[in-house]
Amino acid sequence: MSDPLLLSVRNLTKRYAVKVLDDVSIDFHAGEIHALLGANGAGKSTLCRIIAGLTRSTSGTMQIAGHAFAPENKRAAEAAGVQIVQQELNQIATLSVAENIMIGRLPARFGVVDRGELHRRARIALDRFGLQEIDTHAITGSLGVGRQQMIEIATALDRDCRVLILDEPTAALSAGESETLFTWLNKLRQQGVGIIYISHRLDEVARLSDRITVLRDGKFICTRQTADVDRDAMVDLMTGESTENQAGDEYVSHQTDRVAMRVEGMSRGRWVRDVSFSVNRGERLGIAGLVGAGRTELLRLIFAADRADSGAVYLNDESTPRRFADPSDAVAAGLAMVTEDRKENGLLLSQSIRANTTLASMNRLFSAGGWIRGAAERQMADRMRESMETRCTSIEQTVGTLSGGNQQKVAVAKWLVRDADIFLFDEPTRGIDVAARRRIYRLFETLAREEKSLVIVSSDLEELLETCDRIAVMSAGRLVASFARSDWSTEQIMQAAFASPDTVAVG
Ligand SMILES: Nc1ncnc2c1ncn2[C@@H]1O[C@H](COP(=O)(O)OP(=O)(O)OP(=O)(O)O)[C@@H](O)[C@H]1O
Repeated sequence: MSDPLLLSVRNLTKRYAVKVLDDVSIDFHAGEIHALLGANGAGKSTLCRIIAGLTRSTSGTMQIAGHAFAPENKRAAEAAGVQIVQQELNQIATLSVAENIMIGRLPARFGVVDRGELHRRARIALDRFGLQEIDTHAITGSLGVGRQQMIEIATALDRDCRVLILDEPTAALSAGESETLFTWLNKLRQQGVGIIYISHRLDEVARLSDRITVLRDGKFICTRQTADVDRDAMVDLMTGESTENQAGDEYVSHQTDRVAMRVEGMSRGRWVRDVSFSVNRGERLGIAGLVGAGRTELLRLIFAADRADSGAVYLNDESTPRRFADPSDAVAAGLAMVTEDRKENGLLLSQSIRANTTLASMNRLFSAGGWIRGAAERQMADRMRESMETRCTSIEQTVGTLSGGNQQKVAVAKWLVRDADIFLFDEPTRGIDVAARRRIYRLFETLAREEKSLVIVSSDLEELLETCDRIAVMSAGRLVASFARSDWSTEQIMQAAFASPDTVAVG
């Protein structure tokens, strides 16, 4: 590689209760996209947080362009040319889009913020990234997760940088948005920016990156040219095991002909428009579609997390619709929902894995006297930790200190331990590594075998094709097509997702 050395890290070690980075040394070059690979909890984010000045290493050194680099905080790292886009959204939900983009750089005239200039400059940052439709006056928190992520990336790209760190940037992006991002990354690479890229989507890594570095259990395993490593080899390096004996599980149907839930005429504004479908017992129903197609909103309406304009949910063969005033009614009726944004909706970050896992099942854990049955609670949490292989010191570890993927495992576990009949999953494996994903698919299968019904929203079409009995497609708020496993094809599903809802017949 002829590109000059840009950033070197030497013997970095980071210790919390245990060592989470252990003597790691890596060279990053200018003008390269360097992917960091590793299972959930391998230490990828921690390494990046040290480079970005968000945390300090316990020992070890770094250099940027030959100069010693030991940032005290994010501002110091930015001054040296390092920008980071983290896994979780870090914008201030109550501020406008323009304020978030320009935070720390607010243009002022005579000591007062120049609003016109603020919006003008934010507009340029968004337009540059193809985000013409986002209003700079909009309140950031009112936009979808995908949009917020795009704004965060646009903000980082708008600041001059030599090193750009992206921690799972595409997890919440649609295919189109991801393509825009890749175009930009290629441009930045040509301009000599060094890009550090974390993703669990190996096809993306293969396509985009020049080199990969693999971390396992906090240790450096190897750096390779991406072109020299195929997908299976990447997984082997990450897990330290051979994939040869880990072929995917055979698909088995557990679908019965008894209806578990019927949704009729569900509507809310322009987001969800007259959606009707049913799901049987033992069925795994996938919902495909582009980001913004209304899939998350549909689940939220069924779960009564938002109020529908019209529409009804019927359970089993009942002819009277259920009226859920809020999610607690839905839970009482046997529904469970795993939400997309674990930080906002799913987890209590300051509480332990144990408390979070059993949170939704508390009624089952109370003894006659009203005390929580501690032993049963611990047992339940321990069982889930084992089956999901959550990487932690113990079930008493605070969820906020787990790696992103491991937090997601707890969010999924919390609902899996509940004795629900109908599970609504919104992007259940977002940020989860390849091996853990397999285990979650197996848990889906177990649930279906127990005649539970699953509705799975996922942007990862491969995931739906692998796990589901049927795939319904949403586009612009409408349910536009539905395909049984026996007659689906990727092309048909993609076509339906991209088609205008008025031109496609429901299959
Ligand atoms: N503040 C903290 N206190 C204790 N442990 C922590 C803290 N922050 C991180 N860890 C631990 O460090 C380890 C590495 O976490 P890190 O977030 O770097 O993993 P990762 O490779 O980015 O994983 P993922 O793919 O899930 O994002 C994890 O086991 C995590 O629990």
